[in-house]
Amino acid sequence: MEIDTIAAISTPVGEGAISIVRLSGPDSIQMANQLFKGKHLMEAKSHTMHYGKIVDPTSEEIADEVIVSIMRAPKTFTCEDVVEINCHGGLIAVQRILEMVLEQGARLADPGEFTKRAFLNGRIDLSQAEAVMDVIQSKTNKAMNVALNQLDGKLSRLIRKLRQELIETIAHVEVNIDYPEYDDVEEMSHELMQIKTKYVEGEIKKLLQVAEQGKILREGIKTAIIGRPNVGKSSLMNSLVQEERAIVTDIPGTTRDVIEEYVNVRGIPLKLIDTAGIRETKDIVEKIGVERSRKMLQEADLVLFMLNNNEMLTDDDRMIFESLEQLNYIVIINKVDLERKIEMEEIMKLSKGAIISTSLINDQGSTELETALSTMFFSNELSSDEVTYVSNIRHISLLKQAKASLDDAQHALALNMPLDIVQIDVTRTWELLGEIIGDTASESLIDQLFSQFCLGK
Ligand SMILES: Nc1nc2c(c(=O)[nH]1)N(C=O)[C@@H](CNc1ccc(C(=O)N[C@@H](CCC(=O)O)C(=O)O)cc1)CN2
Ligand SMILES: Nc1nc2c(ncn2[C@@H]2O[C@H](COP(=O)(O)OP(=O)(O)OP(=O)(O)O)[C@@H](O)[C@H]2O)c(=O)[nH]1
Ligand SMILES: [K+]
Ligand SMILES: [Mg+2]
Repeated sequence: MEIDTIAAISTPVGEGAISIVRLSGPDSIQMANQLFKGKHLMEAKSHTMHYGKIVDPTSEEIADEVIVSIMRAPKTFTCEDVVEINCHGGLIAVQRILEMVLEQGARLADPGEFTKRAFLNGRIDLSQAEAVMDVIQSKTNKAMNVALNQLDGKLSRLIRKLRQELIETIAHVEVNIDYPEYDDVEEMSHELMQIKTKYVEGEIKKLLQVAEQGKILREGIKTAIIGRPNVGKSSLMNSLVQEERAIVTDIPGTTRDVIEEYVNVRGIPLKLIDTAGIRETKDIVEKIGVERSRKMLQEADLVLFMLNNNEMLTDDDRMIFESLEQLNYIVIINKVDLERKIEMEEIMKLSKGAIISTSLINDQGSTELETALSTMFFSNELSSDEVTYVSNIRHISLLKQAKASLDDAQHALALNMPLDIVQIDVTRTWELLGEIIGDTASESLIDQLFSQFCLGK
């Protein structure tokens, strides 16, 4: 297959100091050389940078003053010849240079195509390629660490090890089938399969257990702010996101619909959800809002249940306490600047969660709330250095399937089924694990995965 030369703008579109047009493929150096006034690039050593100008070869007009990086195959991002033209930031220069490169015969890269080439040329496997995207999309330091670990091949190494364990048992069974006269091999195979499938299943279970944590790192902890109308839920939302995101008025029932916003509280990613105040109402629109609030309450990873210090507890409040029974929650007593009317003793009895006092109009209590949040999150936290996290939905789904097929294998072993039958499940597990790192992934899957990348990556 003929490999062509691709090009794209690899920096975000907009005003900035520098923008980069990246080329990869066998003709990239020659194409850049056609446009470059400066040192002759064909002779340039690998991994060198050159100052000069990009000049339109027909009009001889100067497009920009640039620095060009030359990186020769195979030790490059794509394992192909790579050229990076560092031009001035802004829209015009970089667009014009890209057009000139395309006129030289380069093809505009598909989204993710540079990374895809790194994968197809064997520099990284599929889970590492996916990690490249995770690095770009990481919103917190923690998520970034997880992605960097995966980029470094941590998950891949573990998956390879597990596949190796499985292949050993498969090999044993093969010997068995080919040389049925060796009875002892048969016995060994049976025992070995039991041991190995159990071991691999245990490892997969561990990965799945921490996967939930990984999902939280990526998507944020779904945190619903719940409470009766007018207690100050939207005020809390605005205080945490530090902008006037939700409408705040002194009219009960102001928030009618669910409002979502991402925030980062001391490194913990929260997906904050402001909801309509929960109360019995005849207003049709508000009623729908209240129903949504109840739904959000059930779906949340964490509930911030807000009460008004200046009012006595109501049956609505007590009902909310009941529905919190199975959930993680923090109780927030707001408006402590006003006279205390709420029954604190009763709250202490009702609440299993932390209780925080705030006065949002005076900016009071947010530090305590942040502390409570981080205590909660880090108390059952696993450090990303020791544990291999899986945060990718595709990987989680494959791990679950792999676990199910190991269950089948063990079931068959328990029933003393013939080993060549058990082997079908073991082989299937081996294939499923292979899909994570791309060893047994189909071409259409690979195309689909890379197409989710951003342009120029
Ligand atoms: N200018 C620039 N900066 C960049 C990138 C880039 O492509 N260009 N990257 C794009 O994501 C990231 C760096 N990632 C990279 C990963 C691998 C290789 C690479 O050349 N690997 C070779 C050689 C390694 C070596 O010299 O030891 C290899 O693994 O064989 C380059 C960049 C972030 N910064
Ligand atoms: N005194 C006092 N007033 C507050 C405090 N926090 C919020 N308020 C006021 O309480 C009123 C209601 O605040 P919101 O944030 O709209 O309350 P909400 O719970 O979102 O109300 P709904 O969306 O209607 O359910 C507004 O007038 C706020 O300014 C506080 O700590 N002390
Ligand atoms: K209100
Ligand atoms: Mg509101």
